Amino acid sequence: MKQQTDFSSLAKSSGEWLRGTGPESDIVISSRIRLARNLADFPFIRRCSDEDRDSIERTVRARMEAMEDWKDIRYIDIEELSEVDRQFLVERQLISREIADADGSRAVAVDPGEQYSVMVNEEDHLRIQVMQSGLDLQAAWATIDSLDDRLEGAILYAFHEKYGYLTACPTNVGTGLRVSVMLHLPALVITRQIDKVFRSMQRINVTVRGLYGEGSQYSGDFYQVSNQVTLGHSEQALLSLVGDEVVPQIIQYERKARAFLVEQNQQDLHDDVSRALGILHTAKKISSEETMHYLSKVRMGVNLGLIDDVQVATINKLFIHTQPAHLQKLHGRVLGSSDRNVQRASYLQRHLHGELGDGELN
Ligand SMILES: Nc1ncnc2c1ncn2[C@@H]1O[C@H](COP(=O)(O)OP(=O)(O)OP(=O)(O)O)[C@@H](O)[C@H]1O
Repeated sequence: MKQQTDFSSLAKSSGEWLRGTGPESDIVISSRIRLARNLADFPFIRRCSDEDRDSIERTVRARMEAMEDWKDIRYIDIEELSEVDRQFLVERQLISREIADADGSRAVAVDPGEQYSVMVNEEDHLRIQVMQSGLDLQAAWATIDSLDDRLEGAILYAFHEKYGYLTACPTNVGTGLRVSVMLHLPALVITRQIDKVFRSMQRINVTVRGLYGEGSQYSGDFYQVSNQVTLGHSEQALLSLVGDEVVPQIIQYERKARAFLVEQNQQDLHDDVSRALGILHTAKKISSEETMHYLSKVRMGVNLGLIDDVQVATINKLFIHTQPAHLQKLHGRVLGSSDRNVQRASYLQRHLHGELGDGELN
């Protein structure tokens, strides 16, 4: 069995994307930009031999480590990690499910604030991502653009004069850019308007995905919206499509739905969020799905001023620390599902108790 890796400095925090600050942070959890890049001297991943993958990984690592400002970056060999550790990095959105489950040489470089990570040997040789709390795509763009320039100074990218950056999947050719914004939309779910809103998105080339990206379930009322294609569009056009057109409109719909719920049903709503907090505060066993469901209600209750004394940052932290791998890392040992449900309930109680004291639901 593989040894557990020491991620204690990460396990105690929530990372940049769950900081709970930044513009529109009552609805927008985080902004993310990712760039797909490939090394000019190697075939795309699907055509790579094991030796090619090893060689890409070694080359990238050596070039990164030689970079001036790379000192604080943690370079993690994913192949060496236990299953719990890989799942832990997936839960923190630092690596994808695909790279966690893949075979062969693969790695991720992460900065201490977890604002950016660079996956090596995912679908493309490099997947660079930057996260920013709240709706702030321009800040995320400034960071990733500078990081990309620095990497391009050290690594020869596959680039075509006419088509732009060459990528494994044709939908990424051009800028290699995906702009995605993670939204918390409980009121649109409660008022059953969410499907209608998202159907209208499909007509304008915007994709809607669940909390863990492509193929993942919608969970805890979290949805991420992102651009579907990039070829033929500039970086600024894509940032503007998602950040200036689509997301502000969804925010407006969610705000209207929240206002409607408060106006029409204040008592029912107050009852619903207070019960959710009550369950989280007192349950003796609880699954992660139930936890997400109730935390989502509490998060909305806090943002609507129906619950005092709980900080959004605490709720964000609970969202991530109650995920299966986080619970196991915080515990320092592997736990089965039933044990996790007990430990999760106890973790929630300790942390909400710290915030609330006894019986301070208002
Ligand atoms: N704004 C965001 N904040 C936090 N995490 C995000 C955000 N947007 C996307 N993610 C996470 O990043 C991971 C990767 O996202 P996703 O699978 O949608 O696509 P991708 O890796 O960018 O691209 P592709 O589908 O082209 O391979 C997922 O776990 C997803 O939840």
